Amino acid sequence: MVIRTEGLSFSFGNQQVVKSLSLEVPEGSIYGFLGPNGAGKTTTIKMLLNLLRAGEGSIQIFDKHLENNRIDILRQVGSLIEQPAIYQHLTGKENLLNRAMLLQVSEKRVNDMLSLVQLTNAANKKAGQYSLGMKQRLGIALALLNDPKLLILDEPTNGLDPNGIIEIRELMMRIVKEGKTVFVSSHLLAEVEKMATHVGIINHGKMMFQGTINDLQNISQPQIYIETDNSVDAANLLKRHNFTVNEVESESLYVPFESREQIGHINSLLVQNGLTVFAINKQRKDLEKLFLDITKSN
Ligand SMILES: Nc1ncnc2c1ncn2[C@@H]1O[C@H](COP(=O)(O)OP(=O)(O)OP(=O)(O)O)[C@@H](O)[C@H]1O
Repeated sequence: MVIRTEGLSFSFGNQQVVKSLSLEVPEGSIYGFLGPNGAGKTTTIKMLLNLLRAGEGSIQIFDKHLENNRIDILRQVGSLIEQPAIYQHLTGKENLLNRAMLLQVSEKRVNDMLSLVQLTNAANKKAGQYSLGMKQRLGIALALLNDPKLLILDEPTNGLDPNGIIEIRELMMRIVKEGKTVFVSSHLLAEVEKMATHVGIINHGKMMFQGTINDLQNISQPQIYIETDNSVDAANLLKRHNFTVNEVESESLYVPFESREQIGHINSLLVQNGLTVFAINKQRKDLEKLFLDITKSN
């Protein structure tokens, strides 16, 4: 595991905002760290970067304890929290060259990073004139300069327009292809679903789900959505024929999906019994709904 925490907790005064968190971030993953505003994501990230000292529990990064190997570990971690530290009056490239000098990194690496974040054409433009998305990408380029094995990004798509979001998503995928691991926080489920390989969902500082993106989608069994002119009659009819009916609403009902044939069977059954079927189709709960379900149940 690139990151492993056990029993990680943190309190601001007497408000416990991170509660016994066990993170497991595999090498080469894009780990989406999801949770609503105030769930404790930034606090957790600050502990991972040693910007806040963990109240309780342990943090291992690259299989070493952070407490005893801070410098060694953090040298191999790039991060972007909140606003990137950019000099507005310098060009994008000058910002990178400045940092490169401090890190003793070559100009070639600066050019490579400009190309990776697709800022080569805007390299000589003042960073103050960059769009929000370009600034974020410059921030990511700065974080990648010293070739870290792990990149930690706190809500990098916050405030970006759809194009900016797509650019950041594609950038993360390119970064992972270079053999790095990306840990990225977000409150946008639909967004994380498109790029993450692994997901951890927290609410009120507690881990509610952790696994692969497929594990998460498998939790949500597909259902058959049925819209008829009388959902109560339809539900009763289906129950009499040994179907499980999950939810009955005024105009629709849901049955757990088993096969395509089952959809055909239900359709004929309803029609043969005088009901009008307006719609019948297989539906997978989207991540947004699933997330709400998990959040509500805890
Ligand atoms: N410096 C602080 N002092 C006191 N309470 C704080 C401080 N920073 C954060 N908190 C509280 O800790 C809780 C967790 O905040 P945190 O910023 O970690 O959440 P988050 O999941 O990152 O949310 P967001 O997406 O809004 O940034 C919140 O209730 C917040 O009000």
